[in-house]
Amino acid sequence: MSASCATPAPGASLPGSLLYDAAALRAIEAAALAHAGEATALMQRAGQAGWRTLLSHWPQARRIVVVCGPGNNGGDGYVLATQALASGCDAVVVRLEPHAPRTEPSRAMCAAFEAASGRIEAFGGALPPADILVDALFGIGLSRAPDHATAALIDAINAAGVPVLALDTPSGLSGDRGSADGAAVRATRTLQFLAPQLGLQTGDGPDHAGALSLDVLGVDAHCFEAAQAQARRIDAQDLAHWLQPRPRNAHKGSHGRVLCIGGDHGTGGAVMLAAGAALRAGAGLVEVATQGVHIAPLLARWPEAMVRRTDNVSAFAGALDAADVIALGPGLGQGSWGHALFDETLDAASAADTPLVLDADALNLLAARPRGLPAGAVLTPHPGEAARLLETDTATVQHDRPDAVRALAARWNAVVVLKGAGTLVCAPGGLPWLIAAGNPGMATGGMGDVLTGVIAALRAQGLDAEHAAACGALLHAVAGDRAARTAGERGLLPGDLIDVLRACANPEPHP
Ligand SMILES: NC(=O)C1=CN([C@@H]2O[C@H](COP(=O)(O)OP(=O)(O)OC[C@H]3O[C@@H](n4cnc5c(N)ncnc54)[C@H](OP(=O)(O)O)[C@@H]3O)[C@@H](O)[C@H]2O)[C@@H](O)CC1
Ligand SMILES: Nc1ncnc2c1ncn2[C@@H]1O[C@H](COP(=O)(O)OP(=O)(O)O)[C@@H](O)[C@H]1O
Ligand SMILES: [K+]
Repeated sequence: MSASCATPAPGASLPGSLLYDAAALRAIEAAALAHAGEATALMQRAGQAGWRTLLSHWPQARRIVVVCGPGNNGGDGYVLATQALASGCDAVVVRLEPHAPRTEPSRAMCAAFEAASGRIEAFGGALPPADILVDALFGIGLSRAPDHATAALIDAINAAGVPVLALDTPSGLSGDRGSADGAAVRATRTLQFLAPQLGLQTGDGPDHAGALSLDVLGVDAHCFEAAQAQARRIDAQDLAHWLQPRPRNAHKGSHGRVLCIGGDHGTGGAVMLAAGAALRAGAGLVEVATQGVHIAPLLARWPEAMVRRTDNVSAFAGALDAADVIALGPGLGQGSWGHALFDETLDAASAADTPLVLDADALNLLAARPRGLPAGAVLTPHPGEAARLLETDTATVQHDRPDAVRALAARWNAVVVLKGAGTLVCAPGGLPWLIAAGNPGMATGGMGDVLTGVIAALRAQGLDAEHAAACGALLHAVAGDRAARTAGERGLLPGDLIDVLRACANPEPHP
């Protein structure tokens, strides 16, 4: 295997930007306060930033209802409401009886709002008429699931049928984990303060946060040094970091040989999709080991592939030896054929240290019969497969996706791609990558097989396991977005992704 994609040298600058959790935001806040004074000053800036965001996205709004909670998130809301009054808008604060301000700065901001003749209404089951709602109920201080009365208020916000601007966090959602333990606001837009939160971009986060804005509240850059990042976010712009133009004198041997293994009776399409994706993502040679019955249709679709029948496991030993990367799992099944291929392939890859990409039933077989993996293996579980690999249930995985991906990487000593909205990629002990691309049109059978082929192809082209997985998950998601742009998300097929992979795999180099 020789390099045709770029693995960054150790210490080289990485693409993307950092994402944080509540503890990190508290550390940034503490550094900012130590440096530049009062909590009320930051709160003023937060509320003013909220007002500017509201004006720039909803300039016609006149009736503004701000739902304030008991902490400093509520304080931001009082500042915004005061600004709205000063601009001649009709601004009302709504709150639950027990949610009178409890912190010093939020009490001060509430008093300023009342001094400006601001009106505060107790929530009695219905919200006043509004052009826009501002959610200033809870931010990073959310400490438990909302109780019955709070859930009724959140439900009223979600049912109002007007845009919702959330301040810092959509109330009820964990900005750390990307899940909610009970009722949670579904915002049209969320204005984050100081630094972006990981939980707004994975799992249930995007559905609750809506569009994202950020205001750093004028805090000095050095204050961010105190904060520990939770993930590195990459989007379509970052593909060029890895997918650089090929050397002019490249030859097919420069781009590696991928062996795709899978396709038991009834699931031959899966390995066909993986092979097609590997070809379109730039592998030099793609070989497929599958059931004999699938060979003719596979060659009709992909004459560029080399194909071996695997009715007899020893028949493909030569292909195992020749492969630079082995993708095992698409359509493999868990019958005797799949079992035999799984054992044979893992033995051969372990003996020769061949890079592996394991997906689908290869992951289920691994979970059922745990064994060590050769160094640099990549696992691509969806949340259900991830649950089996962690001996837990899918809800537990989705409750804390960042924790799950870190635990999987540590448990299997492998690079793990935890698929789904806000896909996370993590190497053992590493900082997870957050893939900021992809769409729900991709929730269609066979999409994961395409991802397997893409990652195997990038690995074959010289990226190390972590970077092949991160870049591969990004390329796959960007292709999903590009394919969805032509005719929408519903009805998107894995083949549509393969059709646009080439266009996405050759990004314009950064100037
Ligand atoms: N970081 C910064 O630099 C800046 C931060 N700023 C703002 O401050 C926000 C953080 O403020 P915060 O710490 O006061 O927490 P916040 O989110 O208002 O909630 C805590 C209150 O809610 C309560 N409570 C919690 N869960 C509850 C539940 N389920 N049901 C009912 N009650 C519940 C909790 O009660 P307790 O748990 O103590 O009983 C407590 O009273 C941050 O998100 C940002 O908007 C900006 O002003 C400036 C810059
Ligand atoms: N809501 C979503 N948003 C973004 N990407 C998604 C979403 N749903 C699914 N995907 C992506 O589509 C692919 C589905 O893979 P998988 O669940 O393994 O499907 P299959 O097993 O049917 O091939 C994954 O790459 C996943 O990240
Ligand atoms: K909020």
